[in-house]
Amino acid sequence: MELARVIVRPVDEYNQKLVSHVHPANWVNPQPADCYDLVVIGAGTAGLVVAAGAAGLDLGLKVALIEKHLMGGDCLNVGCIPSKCIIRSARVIGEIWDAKNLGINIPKQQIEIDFPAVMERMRRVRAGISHHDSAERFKNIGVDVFLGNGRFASNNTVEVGGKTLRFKKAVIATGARAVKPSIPGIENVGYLTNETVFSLIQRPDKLAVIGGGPIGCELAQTFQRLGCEVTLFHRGSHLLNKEDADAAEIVQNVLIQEGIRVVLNCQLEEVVAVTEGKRLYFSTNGYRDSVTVDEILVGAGRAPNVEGLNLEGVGVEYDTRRGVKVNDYLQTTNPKIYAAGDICMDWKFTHAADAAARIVIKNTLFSPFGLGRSKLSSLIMPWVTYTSPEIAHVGMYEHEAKKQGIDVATIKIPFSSVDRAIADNEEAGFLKILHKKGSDEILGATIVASHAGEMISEVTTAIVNKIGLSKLSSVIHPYPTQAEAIKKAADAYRRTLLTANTKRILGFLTKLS
Ligand SMILES: Cc1cc2nc3c(=O)[nH]c(=O)nc-3n(C[C@H](O)[C@H](O)[C@H](O)COP(=O)(O)OP(=O)(O)OC[C@H]3O[C@@H](n4cnc5c(N)ncnc54)[C@H](O)[C@@H]3O)c2cc1C
Ligand SMILES: NC(=O)c1ccc[n+]([C@@H]2O[C@H](COP(=O)([O-])OP(=O)(O)OC[C@H]3O[C@@H](n4cnc5c(N)ncnc54)[C@H](O)[C@@H]3O)[C@@H](O)[C@H]2O)c1
Repeated sequence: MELARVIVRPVDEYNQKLVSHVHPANWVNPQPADCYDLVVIGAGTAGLVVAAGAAGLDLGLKVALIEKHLMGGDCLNVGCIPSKCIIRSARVIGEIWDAKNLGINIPKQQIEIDFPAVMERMRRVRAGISHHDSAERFKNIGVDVFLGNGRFASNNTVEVGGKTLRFKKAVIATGARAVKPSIPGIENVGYLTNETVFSLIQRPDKLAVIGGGPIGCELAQTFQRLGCEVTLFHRGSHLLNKEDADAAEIVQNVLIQEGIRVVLNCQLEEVVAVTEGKRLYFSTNGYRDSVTVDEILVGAGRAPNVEGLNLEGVGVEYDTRRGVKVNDYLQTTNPKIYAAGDICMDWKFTHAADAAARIVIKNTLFSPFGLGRSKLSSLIMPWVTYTSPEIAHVGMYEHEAKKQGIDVATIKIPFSSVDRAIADNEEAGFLKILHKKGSDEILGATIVASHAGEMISEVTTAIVNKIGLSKLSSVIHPYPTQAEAIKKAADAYRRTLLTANTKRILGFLTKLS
């Protein structure tokens, strides 16, 4: 059977290199083995990690990996990597805008933004790392790679490209896609999603972004900095409403200060084509208005790719909004079929898909009779929203701890009290650490800082290894660094231990010394 050709636009040398790695036009699907230990459907992060992890052990396991579009999935092709590349360029603009405060004056009109070059760099970087996820590399690891649409044919077989693969266990790792907005007229007028926005070669002068979650905020700020006039529409009363409210407020204020028109509590009523472009009619807080733009970018949540897999036929229960139903061991309602990544998890992150894939390897291959299985609920999950400043979070929020009946206390260190942040002119953020009341056990943390994502792993390591605030306060942090905020929080905890009694004892010791 002929392979469906995949084209990534623009068709330049970089995108051709990308496609030659992750969906090579001349790929010939192998002859299937008699029976696979694992058949994995979907070669995004979750599928790649399951397949490479199982085959790479060199135990002679037979593993098949099926991908219908681009290996590497969202992360490599239309998610983390392209977004972080253009965020890097946009950060430079943010720095230049801020330079006056540091004694360097570059007038805005003298900044020349070469949008096509920004996008070309992104395509070059993406193509440059795409060999990690290539069909050839996976074949060399010992994985049978099948390009084509995977579909369950029976309780122990999957069909792809006219071939039938028999399996002992199967893994659904088909990911998610952008939710289609139900706004009258928008389908006729057309819009961009994360699947198409990274193919732009010309900058839209005016851009509407729908959705104020991580995708909407990261990309609204990026495009505004790259010279677009951005209007950001959000249903909620503040942006990034899944994050700590104080953290989200800081980012929201920065976006507004940088010139983005943020429309909150909004209801988008209709989109129509006009000679000047695309007009969005909306209502917010009791009044109606409209905005005319060149392009619309939708980042309004994700829909799991559950369609066309014949899940009903193999007894795998799912929900079109939340995805495939799994238990804590990532097992679906068919005990031989597991799932990992965006298809079944609330944590829609690459590192979460990776961690889930490792659980699936353990539970499908190394837990005879269900012994020693790993649980999704045992993971401590950090995440980062890569706005400027970044918001990084790990563990519990206060409201979650309260819901579980845990008595908590919070220590907040503003970066205006951290010397390095002051020197860097980056005083706007904070570190919040949540710990058990009366104990130094850390339950969660939120950091708002320019490189919060680089800082959160220290707290994650502490939580995972049960290192309490007392021990953290004895860890020497180089001066001056922004990560000193963590030591300051630990020291602040230690000071709470100084009761009148301990002070009396300490005073007595000084007299004896
Ligand atoms: C714009 C954007 C930015 C992001 N930034 C970050 C970030 O900075 N950090 C972070 O951690 N996460 C980020 N994410 C989220 C991250 O990309 C996802 O969580 C991650 O890619 C999920 O991996 P996955 O393997 O579950 O799914 P996917 O990457 O979606 O892979 C699923 C694969 O399955 C294939 N497939 C589907 N159906 C079939 C079928 N029937 N047969 C064969 N193949 C099939 C698809 O083609 C796809 O390749 C971002 C996402 C977006 C959209
Ligand atoms: N840095 C990262 O790790 C990163 C970056 C981007 C995406 N992601 C992952 O991708 C997932 C999806 O991101 P997302 O931002 O699309 O989803 P999201 O669900 O987190 O946010 C979308 C927001 O859009 C709003 N919305 C929906 N429809 C709307 C409408 N018609 N008008 C106005 N507002 C509307 C919703 O209320 C919601 O708050 C995230 O949950 C995250 O896990 C991660």
